[in-house]
Formats: sequence, C-alpha cells, structure tokens
Amino acid sequence: MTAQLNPFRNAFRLPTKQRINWFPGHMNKGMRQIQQKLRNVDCIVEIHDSRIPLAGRNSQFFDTITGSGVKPHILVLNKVDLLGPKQQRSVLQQLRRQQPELKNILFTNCKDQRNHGVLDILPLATQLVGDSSRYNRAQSAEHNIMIIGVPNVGKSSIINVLRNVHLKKRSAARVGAEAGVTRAVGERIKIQEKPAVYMIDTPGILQPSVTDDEMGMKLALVGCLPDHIVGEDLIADYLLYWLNKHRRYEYVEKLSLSSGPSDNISAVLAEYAQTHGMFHRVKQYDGQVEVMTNLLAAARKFIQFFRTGQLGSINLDEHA
Ligand SMILES: Nc1nc2c(ncn2[C@@H]2O[C@H](COP(=O)(O)OP(=O)(O)OP(=O)(O)O)[C@@H](O)[C@H]2O)c(=O)[nH]1
Repeated sequence: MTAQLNPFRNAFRLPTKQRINWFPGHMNKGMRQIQQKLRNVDCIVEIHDSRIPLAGRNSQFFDTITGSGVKPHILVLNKVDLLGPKQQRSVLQQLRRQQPELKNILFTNCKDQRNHGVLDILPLATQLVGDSSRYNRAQSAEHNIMIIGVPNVGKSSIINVLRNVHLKKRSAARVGAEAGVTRAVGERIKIQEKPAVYMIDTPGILQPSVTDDEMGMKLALVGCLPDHIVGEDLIADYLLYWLNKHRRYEYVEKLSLSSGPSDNISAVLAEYAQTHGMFHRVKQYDGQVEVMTNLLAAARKFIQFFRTGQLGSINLDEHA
C-alpha cells in the first residue's frame, strides 16, 4: 500500500447518545473485597494487556486501591504473543519514558508452551518481598501475592500456569474468553510449596469513570469488557479509525476490499459481507423476506482479525 496523506478522521468521539456502563456493580464490590484482603498481602502483581500498555492502567487508581505505592509492585504485560517482539521493545521504551517510576516490568505469554516470562514472576516477587524493609516477610513461612488488573487480561491464566508448573496441579482459577469471568476475590491459591507462596485472584476492575472515549474504546477492542456493552458496530468503527490513523492498511488485503482504504465502516463491512457470503433474511412489515448483508457478522469478523493478531502486531497506545 502506498503511503498517502491521511484522508481520514483525526479524532474519535462516541455518538452523543451512547451511554456505556463501564463500571458494573460487581466491580465496586470487588474493589472493597480487595481492600479488605490487603493487610496480609506482600506483593501486588498488576496484570495488563500488552497491546494497551497505558490505556486503562490508571496507576493512581490502582495505587489507591492496593497501596502498591508502598507494597512491592510488578507490572506484567500479558498476551505478548499478540504484540510481537519489535513492538515489545518499543512498549518498554515508551513505558520507561512515560512512567519512569515503574521499575519491575515483565512481558508474558500464557499460550506459549514455554510460558514465556510467566516463570519470572515468582523469583522477582520473592526478591522484592525480601528487599522490602516495610514488609519484610522474606523469612516468614509464607508469602501472599495479590493479582490485580482490568478484566480479561489473563490474571487467572497466569495463576493456573504457575500452579501447574510449580505444583503440577490442575487449574484452580476460572478462565474464559469473555470479560468478567472472575466475579469476586477468591480464596488463596497455593502455587509453590517451600517457601509456601499463595496467590489471590481478583475480579477485573476498571476505573469507576472512563471519561476518555478513546481509552474506553481501546479497552473494548482488546476485550476488557463484553462486546455487547459497547456494541460490535462501534468497536469495529474504532478499529477502522485507529488503523487508518496509524496508516496500518493490512486490513485492506485481509478484508479483500477492492477500492483500498476507507473511513466508512458501513461500506467496509458491507463489501466484506458481500464478498464472503454473509447475509441474513429480514422479514419486512408486509411479510416479504428480504436478504440483506449481515453487517454485524462482518463487524465480529473484523474485530476477531485484530484480536487474533491477523492485522499485524499492534500497540494501540503508540502515537500516530
Ligand atoms: N493470546 C493470548 N491469550 C491469553 C493469554 N493469557 C490469557 N489469554 C486468554 O485471555 C482470556 C482471558 O483470560 P483470563 O485468565 O480469564 O483473564 P482474567 O484477567 O482472569 O479475566 P477476568 O476474570 O474477566 O478478569 C482467555 O480466553 C485466555 O485464554 C496470552 O498470553 N495470550
């Protein structure tokens, strides 16, 4: 695709009537439960999606909930298989520039047989707890590590990998492709025998108010909340906006678009649906049945291409 002056929108706004409930009741409850358990926690491991290293990670918010300003804290950027090694390096540089206070950053992949990076979490946590003067429980018989983060980033998956590897035990935390699988702070899950280390799984929590439209859309795009809350049509529109803005035109070939890049989501989805046989039958008022292109199915496919890395390695927080 030839480089060209970007003829597309340069800002994304939610439709004015769109009301999105970013913060359902169980998150409020989860937040209180997290705070109640904090006293016995030695280290906070914040898990986030590596494709949005900044969006949704309001560090002040998590600091307030978990006191991670005083407790040892590790930021784990998971799903690095969807980010790719080149982007990984630029994400690290970006974080070092923008959040120099973050000292302990790991990239992980739970889908990799070798559990890329996941096995570094425990040694680093143990070292940080040992070095911590305020919470010096290094000599104590057991450590408690609390896992926090926004929904669907792989918190439960990481606990399961660690438990399987260190204890050769079956999964203990529920994992699911939809956001919001873990609804409450669970019991401690043992992941190592000597010294005993426990992990506490917590429900995914977003900030109580997501005021930045783009931040909300990025969270939606990587699946941090169920698709129906924002709507697949809107998520697909944001994806198209982002790709054009960053001149990432891989979608043109992937969606077999004959006329090149476009900023019109309806036209893009209609063409994809037509060329890929996506139709549905709609009954009209007069009883006639009309065959129409299935734009929703096309939107779902477009989003799925992004989520499975088929539109290339993407850091949604990179500057245009
Ligand atoms: N590609 C990829 N997918 C992953 C990885 N880790 C977890 N997943 C998938 O991400 C989805 C969410 O994983 P969970 O472990 O349930 O995430 P969670 O943060 O506990 O989710 P909530 O309970 O909703 O807060 C599941 O479909 C996992 O299979 C990873 O490293 N790479």
